[in-house]
Amino acid sequence: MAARPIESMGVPVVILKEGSSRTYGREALRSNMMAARAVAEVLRTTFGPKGMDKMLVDSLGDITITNDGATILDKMDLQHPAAKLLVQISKGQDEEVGDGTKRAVIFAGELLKQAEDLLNKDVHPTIIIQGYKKALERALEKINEVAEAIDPTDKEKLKRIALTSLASKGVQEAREYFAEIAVEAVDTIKEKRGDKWYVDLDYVQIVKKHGGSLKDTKLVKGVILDKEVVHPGMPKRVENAKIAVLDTPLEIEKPELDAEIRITSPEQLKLLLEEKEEILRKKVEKLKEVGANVVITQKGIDEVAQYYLAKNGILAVRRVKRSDLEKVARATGARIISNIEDLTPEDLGEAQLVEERKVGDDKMVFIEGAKNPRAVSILVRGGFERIVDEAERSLRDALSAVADAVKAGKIVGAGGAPEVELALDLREFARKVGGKEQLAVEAFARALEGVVMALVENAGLDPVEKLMQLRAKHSNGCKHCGVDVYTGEIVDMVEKGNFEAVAVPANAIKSGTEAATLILRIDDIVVAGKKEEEKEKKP
Ligand SMILES: Nc1ncnc2c1ncn2[C@@H]1O[C@H](COP(=O)(O)OP(=O)(O)O)[C@@H](O)[C@H]1O
Ligand SMILES: [Mg+2]
Repeated sequence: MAARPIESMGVPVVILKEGSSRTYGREALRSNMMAARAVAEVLRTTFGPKGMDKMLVDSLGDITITNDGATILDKMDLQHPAAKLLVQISKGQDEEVGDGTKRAVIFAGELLKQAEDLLNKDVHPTIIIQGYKKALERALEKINEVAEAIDPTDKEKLKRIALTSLASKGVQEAREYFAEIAVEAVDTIKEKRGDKWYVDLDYVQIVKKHGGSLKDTKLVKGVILDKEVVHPGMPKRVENAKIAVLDTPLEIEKPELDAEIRITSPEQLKLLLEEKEEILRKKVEKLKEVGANVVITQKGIDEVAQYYLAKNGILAVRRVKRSDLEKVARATGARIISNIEDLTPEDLGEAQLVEERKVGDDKMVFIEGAKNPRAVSILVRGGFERIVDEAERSLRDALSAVADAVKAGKIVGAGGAPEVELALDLREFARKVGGKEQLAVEAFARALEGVVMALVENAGLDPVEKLMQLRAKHSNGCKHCGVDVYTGEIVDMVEKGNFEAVAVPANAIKSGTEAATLILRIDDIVVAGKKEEEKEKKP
């Protein structure tokens, strides 16, 4: 629609540039709602353990096969502003809880579908927004109430959570094994502060190398550096390693300015070279003196220094990424040193073993059996690159799910259990709300059930029948009853061991509602016209 001039006493006033477009009111709202629902529709068939995967081909022909919600939306490169909004919501969910991205988007889609019906019944968007907000508040209270506490150190329970997260992923043959790795990784890096547990997943490093099979994936209690030992004369394996971690080079830095040194005789050149050698020799001497047998630096090591290090039996790795350097420091208890003269034995890190190993066609340095392994690494292997990529995404979801459970110490059942329980409660709550907002609260309850129906549909079961059965069970007090998508039965999911951290559904419900209300609030879309140069660039 073209920019609509506003008339003032017969004189049209144009406030937008030529080429801009504007859509108002209900038309704008409907356009946004349609786009957002279309996005949710895309993810719907991939939802749950029986969901399908998507194959995405980018403009260069690169293929990604994935079941990960955030990845699908990211690769689809959507155009519509409201669709992009949903993509952002899914990213937010991914960053905050790491799992449940599809659930958040599908729920937003369901809320908008319900809102459409209400709009048709002449309920104003503001009333719908208010109703949804009240429902959300109530739902979040309720979900925390129904959640069961678990012991964050109970590895068996944590493994169940990892398995639930991995249920929908394309790594089924290695599912048990991946679940164990995720639990062990989180268990190793978790920290207790006061009476609360903290997990910082930045300290789980994931290194990918294709080749081998998924079962060759390995957890290392320490760090893996995707680098080689710098000099062939150095040892490839050092036990009881004492590690110096440096962010300074072992080379003579070139002068910053255009300084000039005039050399007039061969003796002078020899002197200069000898001096350089002497400086480097002294640095290596110092490293040796404090007892270092491994050197890891963020910067370079020149040939002379390499030679001296090798001569002293020191294993060295150069040009390590800053983030990896910090992981080495954290895992081995080392202090990062900027000035070798200041180095003391206390600054060195410790590990049982530092070793260069061949992985596929490459060499990597493994730092294992660290003193205080507060950082871990996972080396992901698999037949080919696409499998390794999807394995990484699956592992990240599982790690997040386990971390969420450790942090909050609370779980709910899988298979739609919390959604149905909340819907039941909200219907009762709606009556207290009254007025037209009551309709919105009821709509919220239906939207929650809509998510469950997607899960059931994908399993090839009858959604209406299953929903009726679920409602009946929950009315009779089975708070954690959900659909087992493998058998089609309705069972107590917590009892059966199919559960997830409460943060996953809770946050999905929260971000889904935020997305839907954000879209409902928009009644005007103004799209700026393309700049002249951009227009010309287009063929
Ligand atoms: N064994 C199971 N039976 C039924 N539902 C399950 C089972 N395991 C996981 N789920 C459900 O699958 C859904 C998550 O599916 P998933 O494809 O991972 O989407 P998301 O991106 O939202 O995490 C959740 O609703 C969860 O309860
Ligand atoms: Mg998931």
